[in-house]
Amino acid sequence: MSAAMLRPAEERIVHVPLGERAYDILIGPGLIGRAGGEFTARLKGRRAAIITDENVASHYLAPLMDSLQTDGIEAVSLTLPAGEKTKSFDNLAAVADMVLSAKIERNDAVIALGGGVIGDLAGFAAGIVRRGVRFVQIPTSLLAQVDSSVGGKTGINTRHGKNLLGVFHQPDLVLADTAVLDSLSPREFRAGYAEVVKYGLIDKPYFFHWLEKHWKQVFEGGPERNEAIAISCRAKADVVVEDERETGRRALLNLGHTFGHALEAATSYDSSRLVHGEGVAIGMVLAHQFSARLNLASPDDAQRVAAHLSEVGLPTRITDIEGELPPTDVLMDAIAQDKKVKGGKLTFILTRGVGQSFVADDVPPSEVASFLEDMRS
Ligand SMILES: O=C(O)C(=O)C[C@@H](O)[C@H](O)[C@H](O)COP(=O)(O)O
Repeated sequence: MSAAMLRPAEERIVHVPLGERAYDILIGPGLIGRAGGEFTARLKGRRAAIITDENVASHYLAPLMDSLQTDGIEAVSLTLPAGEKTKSFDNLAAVADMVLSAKIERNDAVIALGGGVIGDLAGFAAGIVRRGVRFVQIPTSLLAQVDSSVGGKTGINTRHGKNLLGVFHQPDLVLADTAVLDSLSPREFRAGYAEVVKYGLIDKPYFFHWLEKHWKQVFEGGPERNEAIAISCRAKADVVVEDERETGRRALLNLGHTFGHALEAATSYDSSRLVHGEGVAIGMVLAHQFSARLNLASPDDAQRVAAHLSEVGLPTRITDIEGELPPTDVLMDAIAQDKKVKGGKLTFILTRGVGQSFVADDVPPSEVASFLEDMRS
């Protein structure tokens, strides 16, 4: 019997039509236990190097290994510490070394079993080892399922900022096992939810409205959760297909990220103070407030966005971050390292209202600095 015939009714497939780099995102419960079947059905190689973290490994590494083994895939694994600090040069070297030691060939695969940190790091290694080996994403956080596992952005952080080294390397398959979401902490789930809200705020006002009404069911699980994940993956896939290498429209997916990344750098990637999704939540509110300050949007929209994010328990203000932050000029330095800077000019994702985001080139740094100064007092 084929893997497709064994699929549970609630499973969704989002296809990413990228020509010779096209792939499927499978969304549904139990996919880790069926990973071997999906792998053999879609990839030629019969060897895999699994990269994971300590938290995820204790729950899902053994079931994944079993499934691969049952389907005749020879797999080795490397378990790294959990957390944003794992996205480092040293760990990139460790992953590349392990993948080469395991003699992973171009048709074999690196498998990322974990959240965004593991996906970004393992994807970067997959993109550079032998100038590119196959890559399978098995995202285990909501954030990774709706965002980082899709679209091929990989990377590590440097002392200059977030994701400043990396390559575009599309996965060959994404297995989003929704059963694993039940074991996330409420904080981790909320952080991923910020990226779900982002798709509504970019260009889907009806989706934002739907989330305002149904967020409790999304948090509780059930059909609304799967629906929100599938809509998010579809939304991201559509943008990626239009602009795979972020020369234009893809920058919209960065809504909230310019401020968010600067805040993550300002808190030294200390997850006890701020995790990525929380930085994005604050960043999205700031983007709406900044747009209102520039008379591009109504302050009521910023208020509405802040009200929804805070209703689900996300931080919405810079002052919600615990502890001291560096001065505004240090935040501005981090913003100046943003990958969207062109000719030294800042590019921001601004908005004309809920679901009406746009890419704004040439935003005056002095306006941003004085806005940030006001927002932190
Ligand atoms: O895939 C994209 O494009 C995004 O911008 C999605 C973001 O949500 C994601 O966090 C991404 O990793 C940020 O990328 P960066 O280019 O700003 O480092």
